Amino acid sequence: MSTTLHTFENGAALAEGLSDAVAARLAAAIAARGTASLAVSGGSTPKAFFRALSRRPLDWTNVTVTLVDERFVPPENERSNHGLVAANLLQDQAAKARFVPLYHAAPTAGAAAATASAATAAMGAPFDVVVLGMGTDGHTASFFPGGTRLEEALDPATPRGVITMDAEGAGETRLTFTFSSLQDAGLLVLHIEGDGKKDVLVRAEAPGDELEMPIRAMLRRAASPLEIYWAP
Ligand SMILES: O=C1O[C@H](COP(=O)(O)O)[C@@H](O)[C@H](O)[C@H]1O
Repeated sequence: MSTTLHTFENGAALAEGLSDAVAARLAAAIAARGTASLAVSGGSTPKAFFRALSRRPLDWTNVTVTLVDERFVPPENERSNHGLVAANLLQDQAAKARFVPLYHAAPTAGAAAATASAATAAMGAPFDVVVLGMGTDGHTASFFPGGTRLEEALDPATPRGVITMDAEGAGETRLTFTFSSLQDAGLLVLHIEGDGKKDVLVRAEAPGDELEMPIRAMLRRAASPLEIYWAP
């Protein structure tokens, strides 16, 4: 497994550079197969990237967008990743893209995960583009240290699809794609910003338990090269 670090002068330059790479991969997929799939992260980091990508001229009608992970909350909730994507990515040119949510108004998170697995399976596999984030605790997607289903989520034998996750650091119950769903994307990106996140990355790259810093699973075992996009 290989990693490449792409360093930018600042967040604005990173947003543009990452948008160029993602748009190029989506365009190549559309040229080859007629459609393209994109799975993005939530959190505070991707807003500028989403806005830059939404302006890229692309055949967005043939792009399907989903989330790497989501909170078990409706899109109106201020902590919803769906809400973040709707407000910042599914705008401008990208307003024509199709969005497949992970949250569903089901009686339980487990039922929502099952519905999300079925709905996203129709997007095909592997994803053309996956953009991961990383928390300061070393989580990525909703692979949280101490998570109730962390070992299952990281097990390469766990099938593609969406499962639930509860963890102390997670707030709400989460819905997350499994490791096997994300690690073989045509373009696999880790998008991080700031010196604090760079320090976390350096710690994750050192020897240690994957369960303590789940981003290690991607750094060590992803089938696709991991392209790390960073700016101070
Ligand atoms: O909980 C989450 O956090 C991570 C990182 O978020 P950030 O605010 O530090 O950028 C994110 O990748 C994940 O999708 C989100 O659900």
